[in-house]
Amino acid sequence: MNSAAYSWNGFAGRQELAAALADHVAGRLTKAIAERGTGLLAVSGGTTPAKFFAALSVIPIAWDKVIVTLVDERFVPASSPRSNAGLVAANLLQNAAKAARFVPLYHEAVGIEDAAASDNAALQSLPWPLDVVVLGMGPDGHTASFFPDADDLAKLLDPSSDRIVLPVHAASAVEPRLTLSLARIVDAGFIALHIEGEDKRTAFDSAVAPGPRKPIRAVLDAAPKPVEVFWAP
Ligand SMILES: O=C(O)[C@H](O)[C@@H](O)[C@H](O)[C@H](O)COP(=O)(O)O
Repeated sequence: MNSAAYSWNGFAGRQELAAALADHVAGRLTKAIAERGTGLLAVSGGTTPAKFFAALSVIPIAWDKVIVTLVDERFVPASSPRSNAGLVAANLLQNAAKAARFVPLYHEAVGIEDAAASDNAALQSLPWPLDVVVLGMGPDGHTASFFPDADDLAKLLDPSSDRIVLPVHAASAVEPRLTLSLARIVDAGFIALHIEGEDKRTAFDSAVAPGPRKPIRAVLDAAPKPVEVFWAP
């Protein structure tokens, strides 16, 4: 692993982490808006980010110049309790952040391959690279929808891929997924990994130790700058 792979930011509590991560992300978005007129943010779903989303949503930046999209999405409509778009709508796109433009990944399609192909075309017009990406991680070391048991995992993790969105089939993922490619994730100006709890700290420590390479390790290895890990017990 490259020596700059990650920087550890530990917090005593989850609310303190949420406030600190929100401040970092807001600052990066404000810098991006000043430099290029817009801020492009990709966030993850799951059960971890809600406090962070709530803390970020009230920070008064120029949200009308921010585009929010997803790191990954389950192949379900926004009305589903499994939807990351639904989670972001309910927790992040509220308060000041209501003014942001949201670009979802899920839409009606014959199948996940068709959805990924149309996403790939539609998202070309976004002002890449990402200014900020906030990743989560599962206890199995997956991040985004790079599940260890995913079909074609090497394709998902290809740092030279020209794809923006890829389809994912993985038995451990419950439903088919749509995910940003690793190439787009590691190209972000600021890469945060938001994990909470002892089990995830153990999983992270295991992923960075010598041994079989877990997907989160592929991100750390490919990132040209340190991934900022935000952790609380
Ligand atoms: O769609 C998702 O679930 C996420 O994008 C995924 O990568 C998530 O970050 C991890 O699975 C951690 O999920 P928890 O926060 O629920 O532990």
